[in-house]
Amino acid sequence: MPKVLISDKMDPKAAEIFRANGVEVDEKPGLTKDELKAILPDYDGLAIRSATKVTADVLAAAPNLKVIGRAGIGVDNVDIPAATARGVVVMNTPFGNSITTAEHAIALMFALARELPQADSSTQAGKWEKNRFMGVELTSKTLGLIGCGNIGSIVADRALGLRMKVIAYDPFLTPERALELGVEKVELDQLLARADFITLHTPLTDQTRNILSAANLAKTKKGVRIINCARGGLIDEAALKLGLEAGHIAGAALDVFVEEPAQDNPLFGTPGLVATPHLGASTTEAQVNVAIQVAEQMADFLVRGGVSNALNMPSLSAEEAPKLKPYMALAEQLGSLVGQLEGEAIRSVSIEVEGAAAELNQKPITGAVLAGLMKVYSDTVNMVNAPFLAKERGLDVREVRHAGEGDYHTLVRVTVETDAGARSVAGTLFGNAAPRLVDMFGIAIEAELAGDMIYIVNEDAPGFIGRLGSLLGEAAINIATFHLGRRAAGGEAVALVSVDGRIEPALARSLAAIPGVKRVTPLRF
Ligand SMILES: NC(=O)C1=CN([C@@H]2O[C@H](COP(=O)(O)OP(=O)(O)OC[C@H]3O[C@@H](n4cnc5c(N)ncnc54)[C@H](O)[C@@H]3O)[C@@H](O)[C@H]2O)C=CC1
Ligand SMILES: O=C(O)C(=O)COP(=O)(O)O
Repeated sequence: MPKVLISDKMDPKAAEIFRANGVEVDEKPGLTKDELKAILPDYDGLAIRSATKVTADVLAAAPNLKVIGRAGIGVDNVDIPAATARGVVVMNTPFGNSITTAEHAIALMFALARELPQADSSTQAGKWEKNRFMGVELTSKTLGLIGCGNIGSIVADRALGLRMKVIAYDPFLTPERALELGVEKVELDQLLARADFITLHTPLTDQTRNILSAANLAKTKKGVRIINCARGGLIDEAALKLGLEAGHIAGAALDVFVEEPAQDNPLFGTPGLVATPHLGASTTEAQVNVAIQVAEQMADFLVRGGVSNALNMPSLSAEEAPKLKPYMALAEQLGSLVGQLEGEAIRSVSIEVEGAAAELNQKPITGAVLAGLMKVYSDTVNMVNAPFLAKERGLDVREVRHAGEGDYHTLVRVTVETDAGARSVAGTLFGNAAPRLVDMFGIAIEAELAGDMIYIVNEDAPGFIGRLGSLLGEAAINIATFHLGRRAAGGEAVALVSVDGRIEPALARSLAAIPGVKRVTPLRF
């Protein structure tokens, strides 16, 4: 039974869903990094929010981990390249908390406009400072969105409802989408110069880090108010403090900080600052949404092989997964066969699907071929990291789809190119379920690729099988099945022999010494 650790505070619905899907689950929020590393080897899945930092060393301590599920949107607390290299799928829930977070941005905009938190503390302290708090109206003010994706668009919609003018800087926002949203697409400098309020809604990446740098803050309009419900790190905190102190920036409302939990942030106490402890996603509705979604997605993956909202792997629906399962086994076997036979020499690989296979999602088939093929170089390769490892090795990967049926109702063909030329193997599914090799380097053969096998190329001449049988017999190795194929009588023949035992190098050398034998390669599936 797969086992999942929930390492951040999550709605109880998540654990309920895991259990209902036959997944064992432990809930241990608030572990230190060392405590987390100590228990991670027991788990197949890790469900997190933003508090757990899944760094490369945490991943190194999790040899059985297959999936990380983020109950929320931002995944900057996960080292995705390290997860990918270890073959761990990383998924998030891209929409579950977006309305809630947009509402928090709007709430913070009001808080800044009317100094609500300051007025509240003053009033409850018995000061009744009616003349101290003079706010600004939102109507007709310009709101500048940095990032206009899911959350930014919802903020835009709400702000338009408040009769604000909305401008957006987002290099990936199309003019059509801007028109549809009713926002004006602008460059960053224009936004900085024109906005009365600026709100940030981008992920934290190398491109967005410090997007509100000291230099960019200096380009803002005097009296600007800034809201950040996206990520600490998007604003230079020291420069923001100086801007607030100098009175150039009238207010800043931050839900997120460079370092979290933020307990002694230098910004605290600065005039005009409003702070919340990363509450953007903290509503009952959003937490139920993301808990349900993350648990469903992770259980789908661990139990049925479905992949949704993964950041390092193509999607695979739970309906597709069972149909693709036998194809993935076939694809991995074909990849493994060519990998074991051609290994390091492979420069490019082409994966063709034909007949029924051509109607399926080809990406997982390709991933499985590559995973099988690269098992010779890496013990940890799987469908998740195989495409990345292939890229790293400079392997040229092509996918071809043939709509019609050939000799088989369904076929997967893998062709590899080496300096010696192109070589191709192909397989089908018997009864839509059982993988069978049907073509090996142009020779028709019918074999199940399983367990220990020997690949032999020899001159098709009488006496070979007898000698082979006696050598294996002397080594106490039983022949389970024997598959033969040949180009023409008396020409080159190939044999794939399934044996009940490992072929040691000395035995492989004796087999290679049989007259007429050109090649002997022990294989393992
Ligand atoms: N405070 C909180 O509790 C929460 C914070 N968040 C944060 O909000 C962020 C945004 O979430 P969504 O809108 O759902 O993501 P999204 O992916 O839908 O939108 C992000 C937008 O940023 C844009 N973008 C990317 N690079 C940019 C750049 N260099 N300059 C300007 N725009 C750029 C993208 O084109 C995209 O449109 C998340 O990445 C997460 O970090 C999300 C949920 C809750
Ligand atoms: O979804 C996101 O990106 C968030 O920042 C929400 O964070 P949280 O799950 O509340 O720790």
